[in-house]
Amino acid sequence: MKKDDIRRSVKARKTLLSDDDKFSAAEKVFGLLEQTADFLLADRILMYHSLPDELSTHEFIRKWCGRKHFYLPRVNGVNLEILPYDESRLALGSFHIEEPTGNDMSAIDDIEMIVVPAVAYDRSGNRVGRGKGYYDRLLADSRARKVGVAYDFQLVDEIDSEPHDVRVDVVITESNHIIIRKR
Ligand SMILES: Nc1nc2c(c(=O)[nH]1)N(C=O)[C@@H](CNc1ccc(C(=O)N[C@@H](CCC(=O)O)C(=O)O)cc1)CN2
Ligand SMILES: Nc1ncnc2c1ncn2[C@@H]1O[C@H](COP(=O)(O)OP(=O)(O)OP(=O)(O)O)[C@@H](O)[C@H]1O
Repeated sequence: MKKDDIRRSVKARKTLLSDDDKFSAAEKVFGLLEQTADFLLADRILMYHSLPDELSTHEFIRKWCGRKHFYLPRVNGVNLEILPYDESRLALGSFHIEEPTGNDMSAIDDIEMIVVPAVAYDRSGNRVGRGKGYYDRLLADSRARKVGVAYDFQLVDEIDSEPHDVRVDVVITESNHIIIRKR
């Protein structure tokens, strides 16, 4: 399936979600994630701070932020910077995403696990993002365990991947836990 067709159909499907659907899906997905060895063994974890149209990470971050070192991405031009998560120091950045403020950027090498947002995944770990290449560039430089999280309907048949696309190691949805590459 072509990336733009996937972006269109996933966007349409998302409009059908109620607040209850969204809440219970996030609870299920992150309930699975928090039982994985990947998560339990990782301390420094790059999360994303979800937008309203994404699987919500807010409750999960709040639940675990006292026990894990969470990080968030910050857009800087064509690249993403990585800064520690601190609820009291977030500010609205590019694309209306709440991002960390300050200057204590971390190196991608310090991150043990990346929870990756996407528009869609397939069962081989291929990923469609928002089409700007931010995560492709970030993931290319990282040896961290890469875990894609999404709603069930964001798991699609087959994505036409391109050479620059970086696959994730695991995909988790409400009713799927797909291990593409063993740790
Ligand atoms: N929560 C979250 N944080 C993230 C990402 C993400 O996908 N989700 N990113 C992942 O790369 C990076 C930011 N990249 C983004 C790229 C495009 C859009 C976006 O909203 N695009 C609109 C078009 C709007 C516009 O061009 O202004 C769209 O998709 O409709 C958002 C984030 C880093 N932080
Ligand atoms: N490693 C890279 N280095 C330079 N440019 C890249 C790299 N990866 C992707 N790009 C460029 O980014 C653009 C968007 O790529 P693509 O449509 O695959 O994005 P995406 O995976 O949907 O987005 P994202 O990674 O932001 O979620 C393409 O023009 C591509 O050439």
